[in-house]
Amino acid sequence: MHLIADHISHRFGALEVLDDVSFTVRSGEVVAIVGPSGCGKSTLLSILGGLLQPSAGAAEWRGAPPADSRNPLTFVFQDFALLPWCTVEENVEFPLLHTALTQSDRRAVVDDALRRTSLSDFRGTYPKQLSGGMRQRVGIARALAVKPAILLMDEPLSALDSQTRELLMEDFVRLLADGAMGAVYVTHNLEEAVRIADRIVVLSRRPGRIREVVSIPMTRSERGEIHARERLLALQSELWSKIREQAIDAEREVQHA
Ligand SMILES: Nc1ncnc2c1ncn2[C@@H]1O[C@H](COP(=O)(O)OP(=O)(O)OP(=O)(O)O)[C@@H](O)[C@H]1O
Repeated sequence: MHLIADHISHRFGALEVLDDVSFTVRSGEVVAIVGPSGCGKSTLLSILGGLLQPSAGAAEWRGAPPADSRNPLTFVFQDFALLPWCTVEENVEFPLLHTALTQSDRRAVVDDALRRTSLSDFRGTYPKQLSGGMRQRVGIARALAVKPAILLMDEPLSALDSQTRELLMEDFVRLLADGAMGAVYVTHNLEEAVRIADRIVVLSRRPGRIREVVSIPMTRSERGEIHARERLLALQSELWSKIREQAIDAEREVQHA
């Protein structure tokens, strides 16, 4: 299943936020979206996920999602969006409650999602008893439970400390390794973008237009090796040079707002 941004423009009242954004996320592909603060990254993700109707253009998918997918486009949120009064297991089961699955089918799906996120031993725990990293694992397990074709992730690691971010990045790399699931990954963090994405869409400052689409010429598993670090840093600084001036302008604009 491909996800297509087809000439998307959006405005909130008089505020022009996105201007003619087009790109395709191919099956199993990970596309990062980077750009200065306020350039419309989260707005674009909401449009891609069908939460927001664009002022012009469209987000659409082509091709069939996997047969067992219960929600082809599934969000993973920065603030985890867990139900505090439910256990880990109940949070993961939540999106399955109104499906046709029997209780034992649901149990099997939840078991699988918990296993893939190393949460099997925490099924009876409540979110407040967990660290931030573990809470985000629950958010990821809940997303996996609906068998998405494409994960839509808005700064999924930004609330976490750097070591936890590194560990969860390893989890993402593992979960995405078989190519069964793709992702759109919105981030400010260029290190995350070069580590996880196959391609990086660089947006201009608001109204966000595509400045460039950068392909990362290494597999994700190659990028995890120690000797790849220098090359990744070079890619990161190349990206930074593309957005630096506009990031400074966007920052000044926020300060004067
Ligand atoms: N519902 C809304 N109504 C009005 N304006 C909005 C709404 N949502 C976002 N905006 C504005 O649209 C612009 C783009 O916001 P958006 O959150 O998409 O940008 P972003 O690139 O994700 O920002 P950041 O990098 O700071 O997270 C901002 O100026 C924001 O204030």
